[in-house]
Amino acid sequence: MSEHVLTLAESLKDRARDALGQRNLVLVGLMGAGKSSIGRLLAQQLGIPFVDTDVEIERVSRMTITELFAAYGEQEFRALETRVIKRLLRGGPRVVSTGGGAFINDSTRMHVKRGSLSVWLKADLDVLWDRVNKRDTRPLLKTENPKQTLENLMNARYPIYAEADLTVLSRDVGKEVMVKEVLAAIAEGNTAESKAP
Ligand SMILES: Nc1ncnc2c1ncn2[C@@H]1O[C@H](COP(=O)(O)OP(=O)(O)O)[C@@H](O)[C@H]1O
Ligand SMILES: O=C(O)C1=C[C@@H](OP(=O)(O)O)[C@@H](O)[C@H](O)C1
Ligand SMILES: [Mg+2]
Repeated sequence: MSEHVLTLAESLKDRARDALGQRNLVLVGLMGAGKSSIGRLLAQQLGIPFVDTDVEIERVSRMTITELFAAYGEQEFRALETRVIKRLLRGGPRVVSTGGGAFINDSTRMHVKRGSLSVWLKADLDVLWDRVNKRDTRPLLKTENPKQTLENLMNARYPIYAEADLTVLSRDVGKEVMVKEVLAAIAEGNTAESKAP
């Protein structure tokens, strides 16, 4: 039985690897969607390098995301984010987990659309809120009503995330299930959104 499951998983990985080819796999979506954690696991399964753009931005600037926003503001952060992502996309194939605002930036989105496969991890407000509300590392949510801010961001951004090549519904089903669904979406070349309950 377990041998059978492993064979299936291996063939899924092979099919996803074949479908991806030499392209980068770029995860987009709102804060809390699981881009950073699922991206790391996907890279392990695909056997290609992983990079989180926020981690890379923090490394090159030697500042945290919170410090960058406080010192230079969002506009400067976006400019740095675009430069970093543009560079990272050149060195693929990799799994690239972006920060939530990256794909919203016209210039960054244009770079992602050129030669990468983009996957939108889409989640509903309560799933996102349950996840982000446990940490205070996201400067955009330091508002009087952070859940409302998150909802406003959803309304503004979802039509743009929808431009991603594939959409997979992110929900609390365990990370390995999410990884499998993203690999299946890549392998099939279609959206796994219909798997939602
Ligand atoms: N499928 C999932 N089920 C449960 N928790 C998850 C899932 N995906 C992510 N998480 C948790 O949600 C939080 C936010 O995930 P993260 O990967 O940082 O999201 P993002 O990078 O999109 O903001 C983390 O604590 C992570 O462990
Ligand atoms: O949505 C956004 O604009 C942001 C999302 C964050 O990344 P995560 O989506 O990984 O939390 C981080 O880049 C920064 O706080 C801004
Ligand atoms: Mg992240």
